[in-house]
Amino acid sequence: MKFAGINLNEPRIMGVINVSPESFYKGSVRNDEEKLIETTLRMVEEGASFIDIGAKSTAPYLETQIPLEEEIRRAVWAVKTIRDHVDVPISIDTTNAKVAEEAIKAGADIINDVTGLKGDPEMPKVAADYGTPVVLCAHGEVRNFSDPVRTVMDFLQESLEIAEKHGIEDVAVDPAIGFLRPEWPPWYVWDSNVIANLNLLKSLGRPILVGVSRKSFIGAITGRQSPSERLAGSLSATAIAVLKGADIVRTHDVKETLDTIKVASFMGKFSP
Ligand SMILES: Nc1nc2c(c(=O)[nH]1)N=C(COP(=O)(O)OP(=O)(O)O)CN2
Ligand SMILES: Nc1ccc(C(=O)O)cc1
Repeated sequence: MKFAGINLNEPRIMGVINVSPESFYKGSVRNDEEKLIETTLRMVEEGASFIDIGAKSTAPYLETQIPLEEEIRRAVWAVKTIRDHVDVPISIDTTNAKVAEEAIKAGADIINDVTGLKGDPEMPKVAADYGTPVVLCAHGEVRNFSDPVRTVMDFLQESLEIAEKHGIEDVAVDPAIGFLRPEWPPWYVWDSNVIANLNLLKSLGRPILVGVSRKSFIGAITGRQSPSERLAGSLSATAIAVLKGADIVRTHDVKETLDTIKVASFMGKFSP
């Protein structure tokens, strides 16, 4: 299986860089040209197969509204700044079709849409027009007491149908860890349940991308208030996600995550 030209015969890493000061993990933010290039080069050297650029936080528990022009400015600046320094595919983490289009024109290769093509009605058209691969996150209205993995699969199936209708074939599916928050079960139970049953997503027949890095469910389980203290917990969740079939792991910590996925996938060969 491949995604955006990258062979997924072993689990791969997507390194995250945010050019959005409001992002939940301040250690992920770069807003100076030299540091942005340095971090990109380091992530690729450490083993990232993709670089994901975020120009606006999507954290559901933060105040993240910024003007569209500002998101476009940040996204275009970041993509242009790093494009000629690395060969790996660059994805743009946005829910807005205009941002996606401008980032693609600046050199981005993948649209990472946390609304799974359901947020901006123009997004499927942009992806189709430019022939851009898309990361589809599970997105929708979550009902209380619903089954986490079944709900994620239903949401993803809807996104796959939108993609198919528009002739978008190169897609990866993502269970949207941290985004789906019913009143019950609590989100950290939801997220843990989804990761523990990630293997069920295999039936969708698409590469599975997962982002657990330093997220609040790790904070809730470990009692680590600050995202800066959540690396060990994130690596533990990463190992389980890989054992359960994750093909791409989206992370702020490339080096540590690479060792984690190597060990988890090596051991996975010996279990049914
Ligand atoms: N496909 C995908 N995209 C994502 C995911 C994720 O799990 N999957 N998590 C995010 C949260 O991490 P980030 O560091 O970008 O946080 P921010 O939204 O506060 O910038 C943002 N984007
Ligand atoms: N964009 C997101 C950022 C952070 C989290 C989380 O901490 O759960 C979820 C989504």
